[in-house]
Amino acid sequence: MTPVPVDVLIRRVDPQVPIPGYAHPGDAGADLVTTEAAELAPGERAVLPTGVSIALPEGYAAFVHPRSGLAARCGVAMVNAPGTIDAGYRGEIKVIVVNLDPRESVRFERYDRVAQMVVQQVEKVRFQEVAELPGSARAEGGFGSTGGHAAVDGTTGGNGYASVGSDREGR
Ligand SMILES: O=c1ccn([C@H]2C[C@H](O)[C@@H](COP(=O)(O)OP(=O)(O)OP(=O)(O)O)O2)c(=O)[nH]1
Ligand SMILES: [Mg+2]
Repeated sequence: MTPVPVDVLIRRVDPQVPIPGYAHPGDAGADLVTTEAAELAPGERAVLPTGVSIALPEGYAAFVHPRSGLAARCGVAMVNAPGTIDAGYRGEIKVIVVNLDPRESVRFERYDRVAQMVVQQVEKVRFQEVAELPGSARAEGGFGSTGGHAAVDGTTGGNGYASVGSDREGR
């Protein structure tokens, strides 16, 4: 059964900007465009306006995610991915993009799609301070404690692990 969509109030800061839309019925993200053209040199970042502001219902937040196609084709990432849009935020939604390609510039034209916005329900928690936390299987293990992480310069990858830097040449 198709879930009933949640109504979200939207205001166009730019009167011509298209209302964010889902490309397909099952998509999680509604595409956002930039209302300003921009050219990013390798390593350069920019804060791009999307031309829209929204009023989310209490208990919801929107998360601005990168678009995979831009990442794969051009090396464009979002510096703060995912960007968090609070329910109370009424300002224009902006996207902080960075060109991670080491050689090529990337150019955005006005109304190019730059990111996608996923609206989700979020829990509000109360932090209850305790002297000791309950035990768990993971306990304090983190940051690669289960293995299988990438190898870096001067260390050996292998065993199907990813590797970076000079390690890659020898393989
Ligand atoms: O990619 C983003 C991230 C955030 N925002 C807007 C909506 C959000 O509600 C507000 C604040 O974002 P955040 O809490 O991530 O930034 P902060 O640096 O903690 O600022 P603040 O002190 O205003 O909370 O900025 C955007 O337009 N785009
Ligand atoms: Mg904040």
